[in-house]
Amino acid sequence: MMIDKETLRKQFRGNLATLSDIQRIVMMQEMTKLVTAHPRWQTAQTVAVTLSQDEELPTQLLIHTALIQGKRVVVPKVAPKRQMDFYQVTTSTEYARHRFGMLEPIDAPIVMPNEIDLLIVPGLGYDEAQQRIGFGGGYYDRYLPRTTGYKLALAIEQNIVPAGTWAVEETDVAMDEVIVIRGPREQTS
Ligand SMILES: Nc1nc2c(c(=O)[nH]1)N(C=O)[C@@H](CNc1ccc(C(=O)N[C@@H](CCC(=O)O)C(=O)O)cc1)CN2
Ligand SMILES: Nc1ncnc2c1ncn2[C@@H]1O[C@H](COP(=O)(O)OP(=O)(O)OP(=O)(O)O)[C@@H](O)[C@H]1O
Repeated sequence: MMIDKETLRKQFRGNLATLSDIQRIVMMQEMTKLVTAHPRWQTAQTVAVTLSQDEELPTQLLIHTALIQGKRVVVPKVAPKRQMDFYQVTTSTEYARHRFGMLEPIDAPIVMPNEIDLLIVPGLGYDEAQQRIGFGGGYYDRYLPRTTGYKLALAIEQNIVPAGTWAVEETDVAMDEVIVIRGPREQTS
């Protein structure tokens, strides 16, 4: 049965919102372990990562690890017409809060799409054909066709559904890979 994207978006957001602070910390470590062990990470010189907020899976440790490993880290900043660009950040970058709540670098060097080797693409949920549902701005759908970087996404188990659960649009871009992040095992008794 097909479910509309808006319904799934709410469901996926709800699943992410129920994670506890402890679960988030464990997942942040798990994400960092899996991503930094990935061959695409190991060979990447430039990695694109978002500055996570609210219910998103936390990216801080991944960014920190990338900087320590000497990689060039770039983060998105939205531009007019639902476009976005990526800017290089360092430990001394200053940020301002966009009106939708995301932190964005104020005065950082822009990096071109073809310079990005790996993108950790944010999203709420995915299907088993690596299709993605994001926050609904279409920003990544517009950006991804401009880069040849590897498109890697991270998801909790509950937010991966069978292919065909929703109607994929012509402009939707599939991920190259979706890594499942497990939370800490729940005590059952
Ligand atoms: N942490 C993080 N940063 C990110 C993203 C993300 O998913 N996570 N993005 C991933 O794409 C981009 C921003 N995506 C956005 C997606 C939706 C809306 C949004 O809700 N817009 C409202 C209002 C639109 C308007 O006034 O024009 C809306 O659509 O109703 C804003 C930004 C870039 N930065
Ligand atoms: N390349 C594009 N050109 C024109 N419109 C687009 C393009 N990509 C997406 N859109 C439109 O943008 C809107 C939001 O797209 P969608 O629901 O796929 O966003 P999303 O992938 O969840 O969000 P995001 O990429 O910001 O995380 C839709 O109306 C979609 O048709």
